[in-house]
Amino acid sequence: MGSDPSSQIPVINFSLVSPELDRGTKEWHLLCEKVREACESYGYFEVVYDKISSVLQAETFSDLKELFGLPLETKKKNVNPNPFYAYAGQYATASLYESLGIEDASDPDSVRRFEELMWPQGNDFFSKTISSITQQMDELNRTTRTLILDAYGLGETLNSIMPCTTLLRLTKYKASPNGEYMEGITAHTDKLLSALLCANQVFGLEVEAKDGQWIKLFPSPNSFIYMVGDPLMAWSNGRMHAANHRVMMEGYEDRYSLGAFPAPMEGTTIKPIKELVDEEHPQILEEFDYMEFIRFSLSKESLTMDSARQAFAFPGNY
Ligand SMILES: O=C(O)CCC(=O)C(=O)O
Ligand SMILES: [Fe+2]
Repeated sequence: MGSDPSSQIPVINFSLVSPELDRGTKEWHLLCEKVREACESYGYFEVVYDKISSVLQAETFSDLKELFGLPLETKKKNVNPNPFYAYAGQYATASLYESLGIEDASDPDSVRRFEELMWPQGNDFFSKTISSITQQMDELNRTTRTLILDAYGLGETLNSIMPCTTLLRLTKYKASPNGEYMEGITAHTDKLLSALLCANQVFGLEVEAKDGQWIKLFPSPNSFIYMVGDPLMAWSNGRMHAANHRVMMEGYEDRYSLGAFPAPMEGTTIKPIKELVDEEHPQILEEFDYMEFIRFSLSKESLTMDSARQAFAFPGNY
């Protein structure tokens, strides 16, 4: 790895493989290795994936623009006992940031309910577009999960890392005043299993490399960013790295992003998988309850802590 920051972004092309047709081939194994190496050494990678059309992406971002243009009191109807799934915004410390969440977005009825909440008069186009892009991002998430399982030789016995539903998070970052370089979302690791992100072509996502350097990402229009979250890091017994990342805004254009996050189901216990614990790799974390960890990550104690340390500082893991 050179000192050129752009060389620190693994780019992996998924356009040419499908798990149904190619599992077991040499190309598939090569891809497994690339994904494993990226998740372990970096904690993120750019996925080139041309199966999600640019038209669908453009329609999605036009939906997002319309959504965030709704009155604040309407957007605030997006409530959920889990704060990660609800409307968030109007923060004094993150004045550019606003987001909404759709729980279990793989189910078209959930998207429909969200539509009815936001547009009581209806917005059929929104539900159709959002359901369609969610299904396609789900497929990409499933492919990545299969590659990860196969990379560790677990694909024969497991078809899931842990039970999850898809949280879709829709985010707007306002352009900063005078276009200055300004924080859109503070540095954090994701508390969901993993993240699959795409944005309109307004850049701003930065990742922290293991040497502490912040690297700006400039994904191509048919790329997505995959990030390892804390639960996946814990499941892999720390072999995979959950990287801190943030959004920094600069320039005069608003940024819209969409994230499909596999969210562990309530009641899930996060624990290292036994196949990845051995003499060379002793268990690094005790098992923990997912929802308790989420509550801990939002506590006063956690908020002053490096986000990547939270899983290690969680009671039972000192
Ligand atoms: O907007 C982005 O590109 C990143 C969003 C993010 O990191 C998050 O929602 O956890
Ligand atoms: Fe994130």
